Amino acid sequence: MNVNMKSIGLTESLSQEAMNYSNLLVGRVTAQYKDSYKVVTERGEFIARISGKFRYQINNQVDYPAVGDFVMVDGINDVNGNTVIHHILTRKSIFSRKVAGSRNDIQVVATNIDTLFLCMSMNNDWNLRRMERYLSITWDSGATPVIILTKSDLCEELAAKIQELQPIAIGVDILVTNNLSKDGLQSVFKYIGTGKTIACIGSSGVGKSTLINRVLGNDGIATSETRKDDKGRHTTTRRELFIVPGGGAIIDTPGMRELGIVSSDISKSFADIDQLALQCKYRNCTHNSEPGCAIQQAILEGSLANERLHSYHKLKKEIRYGGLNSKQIEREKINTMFQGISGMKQARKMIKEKNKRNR
Ligand SMILES: Nc1nc2c(ncn2[C@@H]2O[C@H](COP(=O)(O)OP(=O)(O)OP(=O)(O)O)[C@@H](O)[C@H]2O)c(=O)[nH]1
Ligand SMILES: [Zn+2]
Repeated sequence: MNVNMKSIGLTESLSQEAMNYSNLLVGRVTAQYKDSYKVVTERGEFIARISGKFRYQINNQVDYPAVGDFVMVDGINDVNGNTVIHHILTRKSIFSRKVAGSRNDIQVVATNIDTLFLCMSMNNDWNLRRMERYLSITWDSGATPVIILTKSDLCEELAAKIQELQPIAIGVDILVTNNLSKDGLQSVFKYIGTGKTIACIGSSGVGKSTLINRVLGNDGIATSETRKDDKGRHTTTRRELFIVPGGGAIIDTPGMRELGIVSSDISKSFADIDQLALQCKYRNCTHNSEPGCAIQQAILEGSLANERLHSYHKLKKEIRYGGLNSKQIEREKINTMFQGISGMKQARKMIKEKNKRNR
């Protein structure tokens, strides 16, 4: 399978960065196994391992290649099939989570994503607090969130549900889909196309794999239906990037029962609360019981849900405890950004934006 790398997201600046390694070929990681990776290049698909030197330089989990990474490889003509990954090119977005059961281990779920489809089904998976988490993490990852409400055929109060969602999804597109009819899918195609990478996240069984199969026009991914084995839990056992026939790439992720937060951008996902807080009487108001608290006032008046304030507090606390992890990620972002001249520019831009945000 020969792949047009531009079509699956190789940008001008990545091509430039790749020129620093003139004897290597650029590829994209499409799947990850125990200690090898599937990589597509313009000359076909290969199973690759990382070089000894690369492994030696790795300090922590986030330094390893992940699905979605553009990497530099050689050895594709090796008769023994020893294709080797030597470098990861600058990541423009990193979507990561804390690994369940471990306090500090970060798992990079996928990288270089333009749009994250935050999937939630309109029947039994409905949970606004979870969506708030997804949104915070997405804003921080560098990708743009789009909310995909699935299984609309199983929901009778569509308008009411969307109304419920709107206050927590300011500025975010909300699409209503239904995998059983073609009409319900038209809206998602707007985000898919040449050069673009989508990743789908959401609880197990909401229909991510079914949606991707529809987009790809085949039944390539086993859904819980086609596998006929259980209740729809953990059907997708690994992350995988698929090439969309008309251009672009789409990444399936396993249903995550809990999305441990590594870092998240609360200032964006809870902009309404930050805005209100400016009107609190005391600058260091904790919004619990202080007099003149604009947030408590908004709750009294019914313009802000108490539960939303609760998740705001909860997320803030989690991030504080996970501070070390966000620093690790931050360091990773800066390291990779300083590779190559175009990387310098990006790093400068990022630091500027960061300062703006912290002001
Ligand atoms: N009624 C209805 N059922 C759907 C829809 N989309 C998917 N399903 C069914 O929901 C079940 C789960 O779908 P999957 O696509 O495997 O869900 P998933 O989100 O990929 O699940 P994991 O792989 O476990 O993360 C399957 O039986 C699908 O046929 C829909 O729009 N409406
Ligand atoms: Zn207050």
